[in-house]
Amino acid sequence: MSMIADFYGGKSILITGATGFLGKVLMEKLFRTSPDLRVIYILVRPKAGQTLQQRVFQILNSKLFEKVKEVCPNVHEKIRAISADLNQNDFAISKEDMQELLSYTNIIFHCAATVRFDDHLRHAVQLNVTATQQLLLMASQMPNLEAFIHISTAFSNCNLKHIDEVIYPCPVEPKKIIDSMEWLDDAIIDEITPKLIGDRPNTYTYTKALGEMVVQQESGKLNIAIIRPSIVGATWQEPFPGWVDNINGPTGLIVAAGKGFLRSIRATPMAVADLIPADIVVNLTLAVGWYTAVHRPKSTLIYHCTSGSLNPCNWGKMGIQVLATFEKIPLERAFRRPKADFTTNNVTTQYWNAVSHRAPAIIYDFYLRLTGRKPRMTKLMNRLLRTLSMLEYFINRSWEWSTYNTEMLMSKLSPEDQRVFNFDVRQLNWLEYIENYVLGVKKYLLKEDMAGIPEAKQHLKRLRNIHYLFNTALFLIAWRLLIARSQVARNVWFFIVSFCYKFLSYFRASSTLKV
Ligand SMILES: CCCCCCCCCCCCCCCCCCCCCCCC(=O)SCCNC(=O)CCNC(=O)[C@H](O)C(C)(C)COP(=O)(O)OP(=O)(O)OC[C@H]1O[C@@H](n2cnc3c(N)ncnc32)[C@H](O)[C@@H]1OP(=O)(O)O
Ligand SMILES: NC(=O)C1=CN([C@@H]2O[C@H](COP(=O)(O)OP(=O)(O)OC[C@H]3O[C@@H](n4cnc5c(N)ncnc54)[C@H](OP(=O)(O)O)[C@@H]3O)[C@@H](O)[C@H]2O)C=CC1
Repeated sequence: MSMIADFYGGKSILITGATGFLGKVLMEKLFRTSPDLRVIYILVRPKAGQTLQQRVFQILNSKLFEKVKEVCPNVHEKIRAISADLNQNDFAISKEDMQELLSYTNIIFHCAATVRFDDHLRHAVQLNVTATQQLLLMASQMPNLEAFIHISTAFSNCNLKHIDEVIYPCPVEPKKIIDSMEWLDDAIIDEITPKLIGDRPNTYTYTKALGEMVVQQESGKLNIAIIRPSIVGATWQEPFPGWVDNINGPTGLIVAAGKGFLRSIRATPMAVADLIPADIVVNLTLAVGWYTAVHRPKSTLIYHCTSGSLNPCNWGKMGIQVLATFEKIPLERAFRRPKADFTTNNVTTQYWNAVSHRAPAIIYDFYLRLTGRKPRMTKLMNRLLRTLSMLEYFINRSWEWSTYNTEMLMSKLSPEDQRVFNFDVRQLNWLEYIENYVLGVKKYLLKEDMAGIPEAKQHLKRLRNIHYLFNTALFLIAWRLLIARSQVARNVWFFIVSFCYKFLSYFRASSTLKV
């Protein structure tokens, strides 16, 4: 019997960010392993013209929840969507809903965040810092609360090279930042943002660090733990391999490489690719929830959920395996053949951006205009280049995260819990994982049918022929222009032609003699 699964039985659990990538995997696992839990409250906002109910319905009817429906047929009754916007005061939760949450909640998993790297500081502070503070305030009024689990990121201290499982202070107190966001106007915030974030690359990592400080400062008598995952990728094993449904992190670049948009990337092949599968993060999160509630550690423990120190993979190995998988299982309707390379300095990056990214986009848009269609490739390419520039920081450096608490927790688990809530990244085979990741991108994110693979391969052959034809034409045009303008080129051309003529004559003469 799993002690962790047993622990969540009969519990009322509050999840923020349950409609996000990690939140969905967390909910799925909870329902599947503890179908007798009392209720999962999720704070949801209406979005993209969908009501709360429609959003929940869509999640529960997705492929991810297929197994849940077998073990927990009444899952619809056990999920309670509460209308909430974390950007609003008291999260804009109704009085009745708030009363219910305060009275019944036993465990909180706080996953909601803005994960955009380029978010305006005011918005990032509101969601990643102020909302965390408000949630802690709510938590302190919950008489039955047993644990509060805060999801942070391993990159909240990415300005350091070696990161321990401790909270590092930021130069300016979170409270001062929160206050100043209330009265400073956008222009001034824009001006001071670089100074505030200092040697961090973006507002995301900075506000996640502030969020951790808030958790530490406002923890009061609460049982709190912080989990710091590195780069969360598709699922490894559960509920099935390769599940992913958004384009954050490496996923967007995998799509871009498979569709042939991404041809070169400024990355350090030997730098550690600290990816961590979503199901490992979720298993650790549930184990931490159990441990924090049952064992009540004296201080707030921080758990690093990273792979680099236990089972390292690097970007070079990952890139090669991504491309190898696309050879076997290509994506449909690719723009160009999947063929990408790493660049290591600014000059080569600029060169390949011009030649392999911008030029083909301009040519294709020209073709679209000629055929009476709306050009779109240049815009798409600019977006890709912007994304690349934002991710570059993370693919050209390596970090060391200590994993003392995570390993300690693993040793406290029974063999059954180590199996059911496996977060031992040492067992992961990277090549197999990356292949399943790419396959998952094709199936679950892009919703492409596997039956379309032969046609996708045919399409790539056509693209190869167009490529050869284009290069030959380009060469001939360039050569023709050169001959017209340069005496040296004409002499070289004359020399090559006469050499070929002599060689052919000699070959013909010698074969005539033999006869
Ligand atoms: C030798 C061989 C070499 C071969 C190499 C080639 C192989 C290639 C594979 C290798 C992969 C290497 C990958 C490295 C990746 C490293 C990632 C490192 C990340 C470290 C993260 C730290 C961990 C965290 O804690 S954060 C969580 C991760 N967060 C993110 O990833 C957010 C990043 N994104 C952003 O900040 C923004 O989206 C941005 C700035 C990149 C782009 O903003 P922009 O305004 O330009 O676009 P958007 O408006 O945001 O969106 C455009 C478009 O896309 C839709 N969309 C956006 N997000 C999603 C989503 N999550 N899911 C689905 N769709 C999304 C959006 O709706 C827009 O669509 P429209 O139709 O245009 O409206
Ligand atoms: N993905 C990754 O690589 C990593 C993620 N993390 C952390 O994990 C957590 C989850 O990330 P992930 O699932 O990837 O992120 P997603 O962007 O997929 O999900 C974010 C969630 O937050 C919710 N949210 C955002 N704004 C609001 C709001 N104003 N009111 C209510 N809900 C809101 C979103 O709701 P909605 O659907 O309505 O937008 C969504 O459910 C975050 O704390 C992140 O920092 C840490 C390391 C790496």
